[in-house]
Amino acid sequence: MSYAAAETVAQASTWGASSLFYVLLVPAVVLWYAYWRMSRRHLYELADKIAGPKGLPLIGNALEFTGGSDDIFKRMIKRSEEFQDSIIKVWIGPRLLVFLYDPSDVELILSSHVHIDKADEYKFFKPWLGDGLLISTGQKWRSHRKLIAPTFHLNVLKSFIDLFNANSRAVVDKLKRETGEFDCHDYMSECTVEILLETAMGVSKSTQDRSGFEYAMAVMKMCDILHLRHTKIWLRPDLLFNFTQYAKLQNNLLDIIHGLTKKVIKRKKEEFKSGKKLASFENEVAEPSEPAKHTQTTSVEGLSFGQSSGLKDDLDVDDDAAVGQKKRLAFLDLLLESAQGGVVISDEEIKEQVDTIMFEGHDTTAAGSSFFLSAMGIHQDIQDKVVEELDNIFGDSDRPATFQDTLEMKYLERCLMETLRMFPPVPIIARQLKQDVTMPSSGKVVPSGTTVIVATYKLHRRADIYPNPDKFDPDNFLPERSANRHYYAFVPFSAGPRSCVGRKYAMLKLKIILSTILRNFRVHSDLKESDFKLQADIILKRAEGFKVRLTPRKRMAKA
Ligand code: HEM
Repeated sequence: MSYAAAETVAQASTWGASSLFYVLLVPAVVLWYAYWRMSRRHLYELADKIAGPKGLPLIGNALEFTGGSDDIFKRMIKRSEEFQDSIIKVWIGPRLLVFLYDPSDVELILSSHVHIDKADEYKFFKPWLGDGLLISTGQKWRSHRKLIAPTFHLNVLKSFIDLFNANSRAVVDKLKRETGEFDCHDYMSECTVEILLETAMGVSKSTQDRSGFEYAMAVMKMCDILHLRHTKIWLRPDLLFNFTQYAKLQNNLLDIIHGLTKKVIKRKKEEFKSGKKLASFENEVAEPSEPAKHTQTTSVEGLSFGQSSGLKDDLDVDDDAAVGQKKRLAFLDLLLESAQGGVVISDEEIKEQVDTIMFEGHDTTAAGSSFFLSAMGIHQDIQDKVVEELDNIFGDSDRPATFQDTLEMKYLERCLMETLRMFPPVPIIARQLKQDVTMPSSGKVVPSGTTVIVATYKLHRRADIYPNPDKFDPDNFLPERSANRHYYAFVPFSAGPRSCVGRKYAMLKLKIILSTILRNFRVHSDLKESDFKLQADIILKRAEGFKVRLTPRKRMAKA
């Protein structure tokens, strides 16, 4: 046989083999797909009864999530308005997402001890937060939550007041540099990282460097990447993601983020080994002049530290006296002490929890305080009232705020609540259903395997609950207005067993930072809320930055 003929025979047999392969592959894929659809029949049947935008075969509604973060946010809100129901479905490829924004449905999910598993979408946090409190589940979550929640007990928090004041004054000093329009989020972000390092982590100011700022910026970029992975289906599988430029960027960012947490833990461990006293703050807790009745509630009647006072969680347990000194240790001190012997918590688990608290504790409060300042800048009449209240509390004095002062900041607190209503820093909370659940609002059944999403942003803007919901109105939180409201109609810190562990910490810290800023500056804004370009890169933000202007007030606090 000639060479050409031999080649032809070889080619023919290769073609033959490959066409046989395709002939077998096509029916195999069809069969597998038919089986897969059959095995999910129950899911499809129940999903069909839930309203939602029409999707395309295979990719579902994935194309709705194209474009920039602010475009996606705007589109999602607009699309949701096309439906009367307060339960809406969306398909991202094969994943069924169901959005809830009726308080009774939200209560069913958030108050449950069964539906506590975080949605699959949280897995993208893993390289960053490991199995920390935010994403862990089962026994691990339960035991770590029990360990960590008491470190945010009010008695521990009161001992942080001096540090909250010192850092608030430091940020006021830095803000004096700004003469024109600027983005206040950068300042709020750096300030909240530094406060966390000093309070929860016990790292003194003298040993801190610029790593706090670098850390804050790295967290912001990490959130961008996570958001991309949530919304772009092609970035979801690790196999594809690892080949993109984002994977490289993520590794660099994680080096910065983990670099700081490792440094913090190392330094604390050295102190711990050298026998340095743990930060129990035992004798600094009480303010002598403070009436005991104030220890459990804040000033806005019907609300307690950012949630309806009708709701109780493990942060409201007043068991301090019973458990003694151990429960009054600050966060990292308690973890290191518990790690002795390695039974309660391992070194790796400490790192995961430190990363979790550093993230959850800073970006949320930075966004909350930046939205608050933006709102003050827009509503000069409301700012007048806050300033009048502060002047009544502090008079001419530039003294630091006490815990008692924070209880008297009733109007400021109402403004803070209104900010968290209109701009909840965590705009959605997602859970994975492991069983079918009938929603009380409509009787519709959400199938097992669904990602249910509590759409806090939408819930907080329901016109039947908050008349004129797009108007910034602190009077929404007057006692007579909140008295008959559903407890789960306001959940900026989530609620129930997986509520935010830093709720009280955040409220106290925010009141001190924001009152200190407003005692020193008048805030101005050239934009209105309707001009905001909102984006939800995990945390709700303004895409254009939190642009404000400051002018000094006459009464200046001592730096
Ligand atoms: C305005 C400030 C804050 C807001 C609006 C906020 C909101 C939330 C929300 C909505 C959740 C539930 C998230 C989910 O289930 O996906 C949560 C969880 C959590 N937050 Fe916050 N948070 C704030 C501040 C803080 C602070 C200051 C800390 C710590 C110092 C903190 C630590 C945590 C932790 C550890 C969790 C997970 C709790 C668990 O699953 O058991 N947060 N937060």
